[in-house]
Amino acid sequence: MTGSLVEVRSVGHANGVLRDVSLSLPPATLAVLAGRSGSGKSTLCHLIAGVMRPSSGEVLVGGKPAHRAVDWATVSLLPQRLALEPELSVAENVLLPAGVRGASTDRGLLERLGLAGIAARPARDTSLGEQQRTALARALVLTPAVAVLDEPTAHQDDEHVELVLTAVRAAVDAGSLAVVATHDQRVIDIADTVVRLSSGQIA
Ligand SMILES: Nc1ncnc2c1ncn2[C@@H]1O[C@H](COP(=O)(O)OP(=O)(O)OP(=O)(O)O)[C@@H](O)[C@H]1O
Repeated sequence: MTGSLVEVRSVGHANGVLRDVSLSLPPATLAVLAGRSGSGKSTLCHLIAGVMRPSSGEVLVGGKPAHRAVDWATVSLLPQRLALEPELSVAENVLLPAGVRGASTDRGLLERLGLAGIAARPARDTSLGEQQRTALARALVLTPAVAVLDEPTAHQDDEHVELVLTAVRAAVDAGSLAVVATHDQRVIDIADTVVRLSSGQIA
């Protein structure tokens, strides 16, 4: 499809975890991957983020295989298990992708995600919700072409869900394609497009 940024073409994975999944997503879009637990959302996230390769079919980002897009300015990932560096501070974790690239960064992101007051604290000494917002800020800090966000509201209370949704919408307004796996209706309600997965297939 013309203008698409992410192309998933006839993808199958791990003996039926995903089966013949095809979709096409344009830039500057908030795309939700919805579906029950075990429907394949995280697996599809990992394939789009390029941390796994599909068993069959192909996943393209900007016309190139997703697993070749190693730069977090192209594709970033908020994994379900967060994968922070526990000894580094909140701010250092957020700035990791920027430090590697030497790019300019958006420090206001810490403020907007309610992390400014704990910016200097080691990530290991923060709450699970704070750690998740830290990993979200790390995924958004370079305003990537594609931000893959796996359950970004899973550990947030209502007030912090609002901060998360505002940050994701701001990234989309700045041009990012946000691919968000969730079963949180509050996220589904603000999506531009919703892809429903059921037993590894598009429903
Ligand atoms: N490599 C694998 N080999 C076999 N089965 C797998 C593999 N990876 C995941 N699965 C299974 O595939 C299904 C989909 O897993 P996935 O983590 O993608 O689901 P999900 O929709 O993200 O679920 P949740 O909402 O609980 O995170 C699950 O039943 C899981 O146990």
